[in-house]
Amino acid sequence: MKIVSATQIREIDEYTINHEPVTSIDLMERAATAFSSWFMQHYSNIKRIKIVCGPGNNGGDGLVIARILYSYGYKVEVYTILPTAKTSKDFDINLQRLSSLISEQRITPNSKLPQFHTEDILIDALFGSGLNRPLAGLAADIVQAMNQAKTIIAVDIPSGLFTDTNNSKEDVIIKATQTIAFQLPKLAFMLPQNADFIGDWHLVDIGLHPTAIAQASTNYFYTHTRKAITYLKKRSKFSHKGTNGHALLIAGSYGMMGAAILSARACLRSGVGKLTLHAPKHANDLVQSNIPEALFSADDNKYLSTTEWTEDQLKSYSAIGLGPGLSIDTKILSLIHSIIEHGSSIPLIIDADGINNLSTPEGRDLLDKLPENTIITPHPKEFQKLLNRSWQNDYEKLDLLREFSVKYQVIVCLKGAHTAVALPDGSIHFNSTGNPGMATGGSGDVLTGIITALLAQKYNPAHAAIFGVYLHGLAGDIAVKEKSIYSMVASDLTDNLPKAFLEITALQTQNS
Ligand SMILES: NC(=O)C1=CN([C@@H]2O[C@H](COP(=O)(O)OP(=O)(O)OC[C@H]3O[C@@H](n4cnc5c(N)ncnc54)[C@H](O)[C@@H]3O)[C@@H](O)[C@H]2O)[C@@H](O)CC1
Ligand SMILES: Nc1ncnc2c1ncn2[C@@H]1O[C@H](COP(=O)(O)OP(=O)(O)O)[C@@H](O)[C@H]1O
Ligand SMILES: [K+]
Repeated sequence: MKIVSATQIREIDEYTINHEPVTSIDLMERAATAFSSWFMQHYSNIKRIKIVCGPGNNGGDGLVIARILYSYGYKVEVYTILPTAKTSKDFDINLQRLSSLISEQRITPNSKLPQFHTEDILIDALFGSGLNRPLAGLAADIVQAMNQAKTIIAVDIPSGLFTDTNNSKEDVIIKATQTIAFQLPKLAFMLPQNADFIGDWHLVDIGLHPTAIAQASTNYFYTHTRKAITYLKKRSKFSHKGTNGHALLIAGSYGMMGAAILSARACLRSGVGKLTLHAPKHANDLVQSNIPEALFSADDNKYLSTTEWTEDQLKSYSAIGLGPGLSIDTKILSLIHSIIEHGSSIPLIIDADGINNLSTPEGRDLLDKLPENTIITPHPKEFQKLLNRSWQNDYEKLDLLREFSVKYQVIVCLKGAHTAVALPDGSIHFNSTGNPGMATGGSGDVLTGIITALLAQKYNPAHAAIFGVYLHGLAGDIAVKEKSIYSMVASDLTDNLPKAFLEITALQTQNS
């Protein structure tokens, strides 16, 4: 699913109006109806609501929502906030349509500000994607007053928040409990810095013209379920372990074998034909008893010491995963060097201490040599170290992410809520699955195992990264229903991979 800019949203709206064709007032009616259906499903037991409408089309939506909710028996109070006399045409028409049912409370710069209370349920239809400057004056005052309420449902986007550019820390913005956006997600929704404003967000379809969406060019995508399920490869009846790939996982060290085991178990649960775990020899019994399905390749030392791999040793592997539970030790750079040299055609994913080693001055010299489409999976701190710099805000972080991925022609999965997968072509794909229960030690190791398995099965690296991240989050979303965000541990993700695969295959069947 595309994530488009505020300008493109306007263009898509216009194209829909001209080519469907549908009048703009009817498109507004459709948008407000979609919002209201969602609202009535989720707030069926409350009766009194306050709707705050601005002067443009977001405000127009609010006026239609007021009319619809009134017709369903809600007690509706409507505030129209008019910083100037200028209003949009569709606002005017809908104010007229509402006037016989409800009288609005009009607030201009000379009016006394309304008071809102903690228990009020507010609908925020002040400004939408047409916002072109930070809120000030009356608009800012009203938002501050509205933020007293505990429950605010934003129409399309919280008022005061820009759709696709940075707000400064001082900007006054609605703190919504929920945001109901029209059809396409906004870039602002993907960024941690905006979490307090957006709350939980949901999309409602308003029938925008598919051609207009197809024609909009963008670097940003949202991996929604409909797309993600297309990535899962069908398995042939005649497949055997030889056709499903042989993964080599180089992971673990003295005191950190848990990471290796988590990664190996996830790899095996993600469809790999065979797995060899290369780890310190002391872990042999642990690995053999905990993961009987894995082959064990022993390293002579407590920490990784086998740094030289020959072409002959590597040639039987169809993917290599490297990093979980290693250590920051220059030997790891020699290892990466050796793999690049002798196994450059084998798909590679580098995580955790593998990335930390690339962040050293000598490691950075290796970045240029990473084979094209190597996958790295840093969390933000690891990414900062890798860049050797920080960022001012999340938009800058995305620019740095894209630059890095394009410059080194590698795939970067920047982990977190809505993990961003940056591809060498400059595109960034945000994930739709996952939850805060996954913010627990070892979740990242599980992801490495999953992606290694997909690479071994010859998923193209971009698909392995995007789909692996999706699958990992889906397993988390299934796990959380039973374990809660508080009690979840990384193994719960692996334990729920089978259900995640079942869910995806069922959806594939439904859609075929
Ligand atoms: N036909 C359409 O274009 C549709 C638009 N829809 C709604 O329309 C919204 C966009 O509407 P508009 O483009 O009218 O814009 P808004 O309603 O977001 O803003 C209204 C106007 O306020 C002014 N403004 C911007 N920033 C301001 C600020 N900081 N202080 C004071 N005034 C400011 C601008 O001149 C802007 O045109 C969407 O978010 C969505 O809710 C939906 O009804 C779907 C259909
Ligand atoms: N709030 C969250 N919402 C969704 N996913 C999350 C959240 N927090 C963490 N995750 C996911 O959990 C994983 C954590 O990985 P990482 O930080 O490397 O942990 P570790 O090193 O302990 O394994 C990542 O895949 C990340 O995307
Ligand atoms: K709004």
